[in-house]
Amino acid sequence: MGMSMEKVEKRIVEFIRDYVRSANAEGVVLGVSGGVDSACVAFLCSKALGGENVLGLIMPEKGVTREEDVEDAIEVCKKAGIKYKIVEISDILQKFKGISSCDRDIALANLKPRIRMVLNYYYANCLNRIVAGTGNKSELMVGYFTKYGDGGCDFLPIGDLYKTEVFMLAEHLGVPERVIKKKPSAGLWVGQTDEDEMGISYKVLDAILKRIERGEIEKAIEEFGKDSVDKVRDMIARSEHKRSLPMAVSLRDLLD
Ligand SMILES: Nc1ncnc2c1ncn2[C@@H]1O[C@H](COP(=O)(O)OP(=O)(O)OC[C@H]2O[C@@H]([n+]3cccc(C(=O)O)c3)[C@H](O)[C@@H]2O)[C@@H](O)[C@H]1O
Ligand SMILES: Nc1ncnc2c1ncn2[C@@H]1O[C@H](COP(=O)(O)OP(=O)(O)OP(=O)(O)O)[C@@H](O)[C@H]1O
Ligand SMILES: [Mg+2]
Repeated sequence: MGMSMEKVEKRIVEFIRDYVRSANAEGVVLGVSGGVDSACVAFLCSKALGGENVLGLIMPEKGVTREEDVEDAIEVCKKAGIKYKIVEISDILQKFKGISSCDRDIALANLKPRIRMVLNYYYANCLNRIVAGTGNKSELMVGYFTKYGDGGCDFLPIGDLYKTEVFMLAEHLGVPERVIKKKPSAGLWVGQTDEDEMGISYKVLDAILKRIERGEIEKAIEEFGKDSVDKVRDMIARSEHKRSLPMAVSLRDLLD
């Protein structure tokens, strides 16, 4: 596994370098949360572009983002050797809340990644840079991200790695142990964890997703049961709209 992570690192670093160059950009911007996904992307971008060309935005929310996560995010940026800025999002969030009341908690929760996305692009535009996404293959396949929130980015360095593989890469890259050890969380409300919200562990989710990707549905059902496999297939189907461009009705046959 050591050897394969070496190769994975090399492939991703080359991808980042080539992609940023082909975009005529002078570097990248990314949100750094203190979680393992953004830590890996920060380390990889730094290796590819040099730390001075990578800006990590640490965007905590008062009362929701844990102090420990902010400390970890700072440590990640320092260890990766990238520049960073801390931008509090609570005031911006308050402004939105003032516009209209909404009793659906998820609407307010999704505002947070969307505000972070706007800030990433503001800095990217200012600096002639592009936005590095931190989505992994597990999240992308089941749609566990906010559409045009953390889903809003220009390229996906770890988008072909399942979450369980992201952990292996993190070990290989030397991401701080505390970041690797903590439970994955979107951090949208106090106490949120990915596995509780999705109702499945990443270990099982990734094993099922790998079977589905290879078309081995029967094997997946044998190993994990029909209910779990149906649940995952349903998550994939229901989130198709997040992975494709907005659909337009075709009219060319009427007009050309
Ligand atoms: N069939 C369809 N065709 C086209 N568009 C469709 C659609 N169905 C819904 N939509 C649109 O999509 C919206 C729903 O999607 P969205 O707004 O994303 O909202 P939704 O998928 O309900 O929520 C986002 C989920 O991602 C999780 N998350 C968010 C951020 C970060 C992380 C993390 O792991 O760090 C996880 C979050 O905890 C929550 O479970 C609808 O309001 C509608 O606008
Ligand atoms: N407080 C924050 N400051 C800056 N960026 C954030 C913050 N919270 C979330 N983000 C951005 O949203 C992305 C999606 O969050 P997600 O939780 O999936 O990844 P992670 O926090 O890096 O890793 P983990 O899933 O292990 O928590 C993060 O990688 C980061 O880019
Ligand atoms: Mg997180």
